[in-house]
Amino acid sequence: MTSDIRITDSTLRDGSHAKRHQFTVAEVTAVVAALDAAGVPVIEVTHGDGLGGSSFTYGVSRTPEQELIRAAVATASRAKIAFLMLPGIGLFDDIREAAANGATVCRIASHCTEADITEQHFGLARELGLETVGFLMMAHSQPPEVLAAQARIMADAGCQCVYVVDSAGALVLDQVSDRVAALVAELGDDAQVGFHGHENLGLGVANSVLAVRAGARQIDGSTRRFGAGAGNTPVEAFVGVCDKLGIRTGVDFFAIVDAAEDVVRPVMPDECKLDRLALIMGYAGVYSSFLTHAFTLAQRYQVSGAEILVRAGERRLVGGQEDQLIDIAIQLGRTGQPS
Ligand SMILES: C[C@H](O)CC(=O)C(=O)O
Ligand SMILES: [Mn+2]
Repeated sequence: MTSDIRITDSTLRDGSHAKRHQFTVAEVTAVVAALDAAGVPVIEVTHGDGLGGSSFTYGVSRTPEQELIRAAVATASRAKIAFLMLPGIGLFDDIREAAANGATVCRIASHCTEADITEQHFGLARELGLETVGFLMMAHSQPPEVLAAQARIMADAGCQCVYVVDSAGALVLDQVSDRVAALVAELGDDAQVGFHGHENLGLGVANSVLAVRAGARQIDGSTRRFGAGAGNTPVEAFVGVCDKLGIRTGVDFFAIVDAAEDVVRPVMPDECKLDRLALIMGYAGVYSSFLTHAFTLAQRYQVSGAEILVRAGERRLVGGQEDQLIDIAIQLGRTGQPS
């Protein structure tokens, strides 16, 4: 079936944050089999913070991610297997190993004003024959024209699709369209544009539809919303909405609904909830993967998780600054902030 857009399912990468990086080979195999059977064209598998993310700072993986990638590649009959990497966390050799293990889509992420740190990584990925995707993270924090200029840097380095990444789930409707449209205008035929949403203000599906209408050709989601914060755009709901709008995704609605309920939900420690902490993240523009860290630190230092996130928003922390959350929690503890 011809598709108008291509969906990438991030359950086994963004969901890794919500699972504190504890995926097993059996779980990855089951999820990949179900998503592949439903017609999901691309499935992302990596530690939540990308290749090399397994560490004290970001959370130690239960299973080496390259083993999970090998299991995913062995299981998928149609879907491409993608991986994420953040320069500074993963290494060039991690990309080479993922490619040798059969992954074919390389997604390189940077904070949305730092695209220049991705240039060599895109070069290597293209040399290895990988398809390339770029992530401009925390895209709510910059206006459309800044993002477009950063997208140009990625495209010139060999990136074939640049994503507007709403890491904080903070973008609201037209703010998505404006950003996507600016990238489409800048990149023309040089690269596609994608959108990666989070549900922290409950707008993942609506924002993704507006991204498509503004010209995005690749959309991320997670089945059962299994992702950081309140989770990602739920793939099953997005597919249903696309069916009704006449946007072809190539994914079977009933099969992905079954996969969400019967296969993905059982591997989730809990539903991804639109609760106080998640809403604060969307409202204050906080990186979604800080949620589990804030939760743990709130318990350890007997302070308010909500207050940690509000302070993180005030400090405009970006991915990679997880250690500053500890500093915030300690300071809140010293000033006697109630938990
Ligand atoms: C490393 C991050 O989790 C990437 C991502 O999914 C986002 O910024 O959102
Ligand atoms: Mn994400």
